[in-house]
Amino acid sequence: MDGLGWTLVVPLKPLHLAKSRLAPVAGETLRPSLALAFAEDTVAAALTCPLVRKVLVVTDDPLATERLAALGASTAADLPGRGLNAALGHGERIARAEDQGAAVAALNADLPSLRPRELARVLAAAGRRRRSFLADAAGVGTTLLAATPGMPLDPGFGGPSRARHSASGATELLLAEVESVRRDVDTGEDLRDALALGVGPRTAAAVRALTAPAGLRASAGSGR
Ligand SMILES: Nc1nc2c(ncn2[C@@H]2O[C@H](COP(=O)(O)OP(=O)(O)OP(=O)(O)O)[C@@H](O)[C@H]2O)c(=O)[nH]1
Ligand SMILES: C=C(OP(=O)(O)O)C(=O)O
Repeated sequence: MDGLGWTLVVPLKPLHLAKSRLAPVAGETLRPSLALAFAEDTVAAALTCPLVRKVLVVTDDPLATERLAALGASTAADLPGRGLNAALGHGERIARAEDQGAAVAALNADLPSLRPRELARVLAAAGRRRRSFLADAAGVGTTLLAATPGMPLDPGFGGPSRARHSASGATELLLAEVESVRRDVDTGEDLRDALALGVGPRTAAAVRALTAPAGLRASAGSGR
């Protein structure tokens, strides 16, 4: 099933609420722009992956909707107050209403280091399983959950979702050289790790605008 064209469902909280754990690094003013930059770099990289047919962002944020649509993503309004897994289920239903045979994967919006070639490696492996997932860099959560045509996504994101997805019968994808797909950014330490890996241009610019830790600014050159 290497030839599958995937629809990626990318969930994104309203920016004023997103990435709350980055408040100590970014402050309340710059945190929303950092969250938007992560989402833009994630979506831009995903859209250039040859195995991706479509990126559908589920969000209620007007600025993110405008900016991500301008990059070439499709967008859908969230189900307000229902949370992350409901948003993913909503995106999955939209994708499959448009194309019953769609292969659908949920991808977090906080992967500023994402490299299209590494995403292609993950999606190619996911195409050989019915339902599968990739653990995050910490080995606790999940950055990507994939379901081939006819398989329900059945998302169980949030906190220790690696164990939850495994218990639900999804196959864990154990792959080398896919660090950029696993490198989600929740904390200042995660951001340092992402910068060391290389981030997309919007995240690099947003980090340079931070007035806080000089160590972060110094390593915020773009380049993945
Ligand atoms: N559409 C939508 N996306 C969500 C929702 N909750 C979380 N997300 C997104 O799901 C992904 C993982 O979410 P988290 O890391 O838990 O949340 P976050 O806002 O990124 O970070 P924290 O505020 O620090 O928890 C991110 O892309 C979020 O924007 C929701 O209720 N609706
Ligand atoms: C929602 C998740 O991510 P985070 O670690 O960003 O909360 C998850 O891994 O299931």
